[in-house]
Amino acid sequence: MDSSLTTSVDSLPRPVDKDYALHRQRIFQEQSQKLLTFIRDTQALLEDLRQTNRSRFQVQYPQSLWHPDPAALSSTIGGSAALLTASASAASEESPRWDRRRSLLSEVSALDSSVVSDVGLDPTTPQALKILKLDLRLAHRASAVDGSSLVGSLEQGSIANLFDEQLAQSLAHLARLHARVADRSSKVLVTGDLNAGKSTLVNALLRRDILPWDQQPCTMLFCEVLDAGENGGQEAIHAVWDNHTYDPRDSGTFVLVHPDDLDDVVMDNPDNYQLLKVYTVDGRTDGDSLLRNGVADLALIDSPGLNRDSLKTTQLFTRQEEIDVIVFVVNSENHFTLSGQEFLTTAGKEKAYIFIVVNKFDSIRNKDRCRRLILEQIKQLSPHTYANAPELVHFVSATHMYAGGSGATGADPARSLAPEFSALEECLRSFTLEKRFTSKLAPAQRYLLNVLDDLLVLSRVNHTLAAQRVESINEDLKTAVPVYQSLLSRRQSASESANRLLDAACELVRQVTLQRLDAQLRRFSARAVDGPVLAAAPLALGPAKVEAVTSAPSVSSDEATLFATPETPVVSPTAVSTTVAEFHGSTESALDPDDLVAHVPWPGLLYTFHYIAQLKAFLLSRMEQELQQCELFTEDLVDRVTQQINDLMPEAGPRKPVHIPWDTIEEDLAAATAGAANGVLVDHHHTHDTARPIGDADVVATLNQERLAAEDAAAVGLGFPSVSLFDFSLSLSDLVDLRFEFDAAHLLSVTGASLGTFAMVASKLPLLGGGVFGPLDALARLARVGGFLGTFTHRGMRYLTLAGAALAGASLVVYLTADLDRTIRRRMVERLQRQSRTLRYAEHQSHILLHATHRAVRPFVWDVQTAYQHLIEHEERERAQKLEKRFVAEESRDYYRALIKKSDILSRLVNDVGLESE
Ligand SMILES: Nc1nc2c(ncn2[C@@H]2O[C@H](COP(=O)(O)OP(=O)(O)OP(=O)(O)O)[C@@H](O)[C@H]2O)c(=O)[nH]1
Repeated sequence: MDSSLTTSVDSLPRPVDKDYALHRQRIFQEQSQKLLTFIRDTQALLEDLRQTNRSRFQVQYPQSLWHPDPAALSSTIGGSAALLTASASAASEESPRWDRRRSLLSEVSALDSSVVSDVGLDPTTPQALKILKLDLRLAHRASAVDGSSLVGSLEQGSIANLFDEQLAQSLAHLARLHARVADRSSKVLVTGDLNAGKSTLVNALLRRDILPWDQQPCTMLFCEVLDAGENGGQEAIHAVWDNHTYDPRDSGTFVLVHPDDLDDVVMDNPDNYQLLKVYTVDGRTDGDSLLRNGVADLALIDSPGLNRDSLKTTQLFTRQEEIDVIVFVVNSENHFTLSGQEFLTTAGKEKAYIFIVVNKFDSIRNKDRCRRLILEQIKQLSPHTYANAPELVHFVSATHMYAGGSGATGADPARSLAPEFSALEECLRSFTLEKRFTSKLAPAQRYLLNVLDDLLVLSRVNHTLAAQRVESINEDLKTAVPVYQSLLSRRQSASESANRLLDAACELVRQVTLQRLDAQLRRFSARAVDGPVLAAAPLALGPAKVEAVTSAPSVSSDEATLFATPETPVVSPTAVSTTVAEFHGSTESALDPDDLVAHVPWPGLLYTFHYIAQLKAFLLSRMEQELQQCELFTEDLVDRVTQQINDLMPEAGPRKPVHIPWDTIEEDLAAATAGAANGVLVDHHHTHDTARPIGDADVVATLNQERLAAEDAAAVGLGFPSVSLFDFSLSLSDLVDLRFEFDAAHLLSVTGASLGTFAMVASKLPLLGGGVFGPLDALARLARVGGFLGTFTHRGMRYLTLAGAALAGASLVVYLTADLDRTIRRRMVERLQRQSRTLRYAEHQSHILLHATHRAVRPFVWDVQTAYQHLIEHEERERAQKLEKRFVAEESRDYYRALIKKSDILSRLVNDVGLESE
């Protein structure tokens, strides 16, 4: 117990002086007001903690609080044991309580440094919570395990709930204390062993033989004796079932007992009453009365003797806040019974003051020995009471309160009290008058200090844990930052690499397609004139071109290897010729695939137009095959590029299937570009597939319209001409114009200058034997020849002319027959090249393959970016959660830091109330 609550022996007994009592009463009022304020402040702290525990952060309740092992405490708190030990030893001359309190204060003042370890609990005085400890019976009523292990096994939520319960109980208790401190009356509970003489003692103190007494145990219920003034001045006996609802002005809350029936009710308690209220008038005047002395009211409560049955009930009764003083009556003949010992041990923790009255001392022969033995027992049971034995321990005889006399049945002013009894009365008066405020306020003060100490311990532990949490989260965040940064940079480099691979692949496909198609056209030119060329050079998309693409600064060495591998599909002449051979249904593979002469033999003059059609089909098929090679190249490249990009994924995994949208790419492109060209619609129904139609007649029929559309589209970058759009068939006039333009000199040298006119005429003649002229065309030409001949009037001249014409015609036929196939080939190839340029065929095909490549590869780039994005978002979520947790931990830390300060300040103020000060 706090030394501030002890009473010096010299100060008691003090003569009762009315003025002095009034003076003390005023002090009492002041102290009461202070305590009432502090009770409310403490209630506010607990309410706030309760709300915090419910809605902000749950209180942490480490095992060390339940099982105060010094090692566990110091390890839990991580405190500086040396600092605290020094602080404790410096204060060792003071009372243990002050020792600890000073240590706490020094720690709290060190709080400003924010060093958690400096506010650790004192390991030399391990503390368990006194008031705010968890009531584990609520959590595990039937458990046989000890508290610490049970606390360890509880969920945090359960602990928080139990703590909430405990706070609720404490708040309720504080509310009762508040009411109690505000109340002016004091209650004295007289308890003790069976038949110890409790009832006899109460009667002696009242100087009236009110309560029944007997040689055998007779008191079966609590009997509270109050001044009749509390009942409107009327003496009466109220039997009460429930003390909480009892109201002396409400007859419904009690049963009136006739004085003649008092003995029966007290001894048998047939109706199981909780309490008897006995309103009586003290046998003495107000000034001497214990019940009513003009300053404070007092009630004496006689209780059933302690035994196994009544012990719990009495302990419960003792805990009532209204009980200010306990008078424990011991039968000097029996000393302390087990029940008595247990009661004293328990009650000593609850109440500030316990009087011990050793009764029936008259019947003891060796009084000194008895006194010594009983004091020894008291020393063990209640050290505080022993320390204040002169005022708190009294050896008396209730039946011999008067000096030299025997039992008392009433006041007898003429007789003087026995010294022992007089001392007992004086001490009791001092308690109820002199020390009334301490007897009344001390329990409140004691409880407040205990609660505030618990708050200090709890808030310090929680502050430390929260600070440790903040530290640990900070550490986590520190290590998370590099991971996050590295993810960001990995994402960037992977994304860049993937995009570079995509771009490089697209560019390569574009260039390869352009070059192959152009090269094909150029080869046609050469073959059209020169005939077969053995060992034709492969298309120039080999290493030189690949190197040009991959040596761009943006392509990494890894990517370069992609394109520089030997598998780069450089299409070999053999492969091409095989394809051409398949086209002709021949197994011959030694031919130059572009040898027009070999693959499309000249069938003779009469089959000129058949030849043209065959040639056209062959040229188109070769272009088609070349395009197929480009597609094969694209597929192979896409396969390897997507594999490379898949390898850039943050976590290795199988590559998903590759899809090149051959079937829809043209339509998609047309739709996309048409949309991009503000609704310019190009009606292309042609479907691009790997087996394209060759020289389709239907398509040719719509040639002009489509070509116009294609050219228009090409002009705005929208057209996607296919091979089928080419129309480069030759007409007769084309052939003649061709001969005239290019071979006029040669023709003249054959027919002679005199036949120049015939040459001119012949140049206008229709060709014979073809059967392929349009009839109208032939007629028109014959008519023109007839008209021309009609201009010669001289007969001889006519013959000459006719002979010359015949000769010239024969020469012309020979000439034409000799070179016509070559001319047609050249002309066809030129037409093909011109149309290809007009339609920008190669550009558009390369454009299509580029887009197909892009569409096929792009999802893999996205996958890489998305995979990294997911990782980054996961990391960001984790970081956000940690930041949130840190925020809560910081809030918690700051909250408990503030609570430590508030609790400590309040605790000091409560402690400084100075109940013993004058
Ligand atoms: N010799 C002697 N006898 C006493 C003294 N005080 C009480 N007695 C007797 O002890 C017996 C019991 O007294 P009670 O007052 O009934 O004792 P109690 O403690 O109230 O009994 P319960 O409440 O029934 O446990 C009675 O016969 C009393 O006369 C005393 O001081 N000296």
